[in-house]
Parts: sequence; C-alpha cells; structure tokens
Amino acid sequence: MFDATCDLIVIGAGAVGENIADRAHRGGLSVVIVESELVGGECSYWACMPSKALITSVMALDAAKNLAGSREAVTGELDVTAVFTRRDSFTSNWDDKGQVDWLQGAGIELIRGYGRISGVREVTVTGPDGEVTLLTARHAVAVSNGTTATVPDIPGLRDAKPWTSREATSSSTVPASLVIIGGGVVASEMATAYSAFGSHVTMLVRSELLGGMEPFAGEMVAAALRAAGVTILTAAATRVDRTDDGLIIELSTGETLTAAELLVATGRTPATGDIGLDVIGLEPGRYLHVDDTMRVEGVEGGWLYAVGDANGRVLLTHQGKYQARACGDVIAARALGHEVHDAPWGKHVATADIASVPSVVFTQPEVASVGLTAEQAEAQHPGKVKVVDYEIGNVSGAALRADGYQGKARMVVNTESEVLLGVTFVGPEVGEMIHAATIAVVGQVPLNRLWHAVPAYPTMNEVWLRLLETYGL
Ligand SMILES: Cc1cc2nc3c(=O)[nH]c(=O)nc-3n(C[C@H](O)[C@H](O)[C@H](O)COP(=O)(O)OP(=O)(O)OC[C@H]3O[C@@H](n4cnc5c(N)ncnc54)[C@H](O)[C@@H]3O)c2cc1C
Ligand SMILES: NC(=O)c1ccc[n+]([C@@H]2O[C@H](COP(=O)([O-])OP(=O)(O)OC[C@H]3O[C@@H](n4cnc5c(N)ncnc54)[C@H](O)[C@@H]3O)[C@@H](O)[C@H]2O)c1
Repeated sequence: MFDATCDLIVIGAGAVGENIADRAHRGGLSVVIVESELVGGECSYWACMPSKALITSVMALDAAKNLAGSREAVTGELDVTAVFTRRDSFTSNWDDKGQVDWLQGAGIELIRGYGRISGVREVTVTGPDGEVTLLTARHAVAVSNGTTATVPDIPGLRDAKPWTSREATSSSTVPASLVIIGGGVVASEMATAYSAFGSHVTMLVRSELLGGMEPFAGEMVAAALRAAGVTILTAAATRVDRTDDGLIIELSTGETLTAAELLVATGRTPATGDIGLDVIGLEPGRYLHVDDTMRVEGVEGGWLYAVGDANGRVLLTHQGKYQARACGDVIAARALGHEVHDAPWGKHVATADIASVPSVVFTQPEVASVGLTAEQAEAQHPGKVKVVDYEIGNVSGAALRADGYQGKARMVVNTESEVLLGVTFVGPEVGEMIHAATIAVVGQVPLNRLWHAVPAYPTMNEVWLRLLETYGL
C-alpha cells in the first residue's frame, strides 16, 4: 500500500473537481485528485460537450433553411456521419490525455482509481489493477463525484439494457426508431438531435415538457418537436422487453410500442452510494447537504466539502464550477488562516445558486432562462410581481435572423424594488442573450437604470427595450 499526505484530497476529477483542485492549489495548498474514469468527467465525454456537438449542426442547418437565399443553397441532407465525427473530436475520442496534461501543468497530483472515505480526512483509493493507496489530508476532503443516470424501477427495464444519456451522446449509429422515457432537458435535447438524424422518435412524458421552467417554454419546444415528426405521448412505460427485433414497451394506456432503441432520461442519482459515507455517520446514496461555502453539514471538524452535482444544489456544469471556485478558495483561506468572506455574495459563497441560476436548453427553439419563473416569483413575493411578455419575432434583429422568427420573452419584475427576478427567452439563438439577463438579475439593476442600457440596432437584444416599454417605462 502506498501512503501519501497532502493538504486537500478531491474525489472526482470532473469539471468541478478540476476547478476545486486548481483554486486550492493556487491558494497555496498541495492537492491530490482521485478519478475512477476519465479526467474531465461526465460533461466532457458524455454530457454537455458531446450533446451540444450533436445539436449544433442541426441548428446551423435550420438557420440556413429559415432564410430565403440561404435556403436555396441547402440541397442535401444532414451528413450524420460527419456530425458524429465532429462530436468525437470534442470528446478527444474519449481520451483524457489533454486534461491529464493540464492537471500536471497546474501542479495537481492525479491518482487513478475509486476513492472511498475511510476515516477522518482519510481516503482509500482502489486503483484499476486493485492496488490500494491510502491518502490523508491535513485540511480537507472535497467530494465532487457527480451523479449517474437514474433508471426507474419499471419491470424489465434494467434487463433490457436501455440507453442512458451516456449511450445517446456517444452513439455513432442512428436507431431507426427511438422511444425516450422522460420530458426533461436530456429527453428534449436528444429528441431534437435524433429526430433530425432521421430516427422516428416517441417521447413518453408524465406531463408538459421541461417542467419547472415557464410553461410556454415546454409548450413551444413540444410544438417544434411535433412539427419535426416527434410523437409525444402522455403515458408511462409499465413493462419493457428487449428481443432480437428491438424493444417492446407496454404503456399505462394499454398500448404497446416497438422501437429499435430506448433512451431513459429520467433524472440523475447522486454517486454517493459507495464512497464510505457510512464510515463518518452520513447516509450513503443521498445528495450531500452543504452550507453556502460547500461544507457538508453535520460533519465534526468541518473537514468535508461537497461540490457540483454531488451536493444536488444545481445540476449544471457552470454552477458546479462556480461552487468549485468558492470552495477551493475557502478551503485554502481556512487552512492558511486567511479571512473568510462568507456573507451573501462574498467570494467564498455560492449565493447565485439560490438567487440567479442561468441555463440554456439546446433544443430548437432554444430555451434560455435565469432566476425565478412567474410562478416561483409569486410564491416568494406574493402580490409584488409583474410579468411582462413580448414576441421576440417583432424585433427587427430577430426578423432579420430568420424569416418568420418565432420566439417569446418574459421578464418577471419585483414591483416593490423594481428589479428583475427572472427572465426567460424561447426562440432560435436566444442562448447567447441570457448573460445580459444574468447580469441584470445578479446586479439587481433597477429598471430605470436598465432603461439606459441601450441595445444595439438591429440585434435581437432590442427585445430588452420592448420589454421595458411594455412594463411602462
Ligand atoms: C446529457 C447531459 C447533457 C448535459 N448538458 C449540460 C449543459 O449543456 N450545460 C450544463 O451546464 N450542464 C449540462 N449537464 C449537466 C452536467 O453534465 C453536470 O452538471 C456536470 O457534469 C457535473 O459536474 P461534476 O464535476 O459535479 O460531476 P461529473 O461530471 O459527473 O464528474 C464526476 C467525476 O467523478 C468521478 N468519480 C465518481 N465517483 C468516484 C470515486 N468514488 N472515486 C473517484 N472518482 C469518482 C467520475 O468518474 C467523474 O469523472 C448535462 C448532463 C447530461 C446528463
Ligand atoms: N442544456 C443543459 O444545461 C442540460 C442538458 C441536459 C441535462 N442537463 C442537466 O442534467 C440534469 C438531468 O437531466 P434529465 O433530463 O435527466 O432530468 P430532468 O430532471 O430535467 O428531467 C427528468 C424527466 O424525467 C421525468 N421522470 C422522472 N422520473 C420518471 C419516471 N419514473 N418515469 C417517467 N418519467 C420520469 C420527469 O418528469 C422529467 O420530465 C438536469 O437537471 C439538468 O440540470 C442540463
């Protein structure tokens, strides 16, 4: 057994773990990071990057088809093999050498293997060949080991070995027909991609698409998917069997579907089932509850942190990396006796997780949002909320971008303080517009000052002017 001591041990070298390690090392600590699969994690190889690489070509083709003049130049079909090849380049063909080199350059020690907490500030790593390494941290252990796809307990489903997001984002073949269980973000994005690749896609949903967002977002995405040939059924799978001819899916409605492939996109499960949480009195298999500095609650001595997907606060890479910057910095500050800035919006807390999370759903149309929906705002600020809607297609910049541009913008205003609580844009290419909204929400910019942020003409950002005019400015 090899023993090593360092200041900080990070379990999981996804985007989040890399950032914790980097910030803590820059802050003056020695750091060992443990990774059981590929350095770079889910986002780099089976989530954000490959899924977006698949969809971008679909969007570019749609953009060309939606403009007279360009439309006439589109004489062929999407080259799906070329799309897969381009996707493979974004995953470096599932080779993490580039990220390992980056870790080395940053001065962070990598131990390959599966890490388990085996005592106070102690992690035991089982390597790929069974070799065991005992790591001891002088100051802290950070868990950033992510989540795995949830596979619900539907009779026959596990035995049928369905696709999860991993297979959907890494496949180099297009099933002739694809049934997707779920109506969330993964389901909607993959339905967009695979229907464009020529698969006959059927989504099995419980209710509207993209639950938790403004209802018009799910409605517009559903309408576009239907127009693209996707069937959306409000039904549950009650039994699944894989046969030599594909999958047979029995539904709660009494119908039976057959499909070449089945994708399960029903959310995520924390990967905390087998990382030794029981050794320190925590319940395995659950998200680790943390304070705003990412310190796990209920651990004596406060040496354990959980960051990114592992704490379940927000399952998005950019928020996880934001938490990681705060966490890496605060671990270094606490270790070295420096001042800790843990008041809301301080350097060492992830306040934006609560107040203003931006996200973009890469469907066609895109959904870009930040902060609260109208319903959430009304629940938190009863009687003090005004909702302003505007058709983005009425803005010159949008009309120029696509013939017959269809899109909708909503801003949710606190009428007492006259600041924005939330913004949602739905439409082609709105993803790039959301950062202005994030700045306005985080900065709590008063509307009468936002009025002076004049959008350039003729860009789609002129929707801001129209929203403010509609509000009454
Ligand atoms: C299909 C899909 C598309 C997505 N698209 C987006 C997007 O466009 N934008 C966005 O912001 N978010 C997106 N997400 C969410 C995003 O992927 C996650 O929020 C992000 O990957 C979380 O990062 P993480 O570092 O916390 O965890 P992960 O990326 O899951 O990394 C955890 C790492 O820990 C390792 N590990 C696990 N257990 C151990 C152990 N015991 N010992 C050692 N190593 C261990 C794993 O191998 C992994 O490398 C998407 C998710 C999915 C499923
Ligand atoms: N563009 C992006 O930023 C992006 C893209 C993909 C994923 N993500 C992140 O990854 C996370 C996981 O995505 P996801 O789509 O798997 O989860 P999700 O929470 O977005 O959607 C889960 C869907 O599955 C349904 N569902 C849950 N249990 C079910 C069951 N037993 N039977 C049938 N349906 C069931 C839900 O009703 C919902 O429609 C998301 O929370 C999101 O934060 C982000």
